Amino acid sequence: MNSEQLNQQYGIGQQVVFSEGKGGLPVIQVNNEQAKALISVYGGQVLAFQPAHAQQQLLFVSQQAYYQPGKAIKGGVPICWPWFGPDLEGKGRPAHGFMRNRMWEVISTALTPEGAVQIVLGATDTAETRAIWSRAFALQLEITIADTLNLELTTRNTGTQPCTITQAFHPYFQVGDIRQTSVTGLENTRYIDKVSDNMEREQLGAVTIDAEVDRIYQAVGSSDLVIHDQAWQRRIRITSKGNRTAVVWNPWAKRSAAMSDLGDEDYLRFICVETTNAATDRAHIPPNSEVKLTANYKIEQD
Ligand SMILES: O=P(O)(O)OC[C@H]1O[C@@H](O)[C@H](O)[C@@H](O)[C@@H]1O
Repeated sequence: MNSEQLNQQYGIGQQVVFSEGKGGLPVIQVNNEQAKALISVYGGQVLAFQPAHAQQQLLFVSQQAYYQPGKAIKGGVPICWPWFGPDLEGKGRPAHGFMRNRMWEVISTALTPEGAVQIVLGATDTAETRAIWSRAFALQLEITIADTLNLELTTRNTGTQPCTITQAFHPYFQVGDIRQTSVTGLENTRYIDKVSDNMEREQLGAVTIDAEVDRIYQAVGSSDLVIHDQAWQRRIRITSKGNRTAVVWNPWAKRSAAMSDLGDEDYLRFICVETTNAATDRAHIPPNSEVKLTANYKIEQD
């Protein structure tokens, strides 16, 4: 369906409008009293979210991002699925799975009685996906745009064999200055340090960033993770369900400069704090069963 047909079938007045975005890829613009958002149907990726009370956008998107079939859009909230990180089977498949690199289907759009906008995108296995990953699945992403941004990713195993996945919401949170940013809620948890040969370490105090950081925090408890963005005098509160791990990533200067879809100075302007099933935190799904991964993002202005 092109964006005009999508709009006819799923548009809701001025509040939910489908149009052609960059690279001709369909996007959904949400605009109501509670918030504004932009969602790419390609990748099932929220690209922008700003509640009415907030002075700044929640998410970072690179000016140099690709908007091309087969490539991931650098920024917003990419969906890593059905694996997180590199292809562990060494088959040359894309890092972070194949769902951030393809078109999703629009399943439904609705206004809730509380005035929120709810959009459901989905995907099922095809000959093309089975050539990459042999499993039968039905995937649904429910995006709720209100005063907060809520994401719920449901994976249903529609095959006859059990299957195992790793997955993530990989948000690029915009910050005023990474050098004045810290993350709390991970104190005293152990993490795999991907920039130090996967050594295991313990987090002492808040996470601060003054070099490349790439860590998988394990046995993450039920407490919220909070990004303290001092430069913009705000906090981003992350509440999640369905995960036992969380990833903190910032590429810092050298890696930022080496990435063709990221500006040299961009590492100063974002932090990824990811809700994950990563490393040994895997989701096992029996046939005809499902698992859910949920994250809620709230901006608290000082
Ligand atoms: O594929 P993207 O969006 O550039 O993100 C890459 C990064 O994603 C993070 O989730 C990983 O922990 C990093 O190891 C990786 O480098």
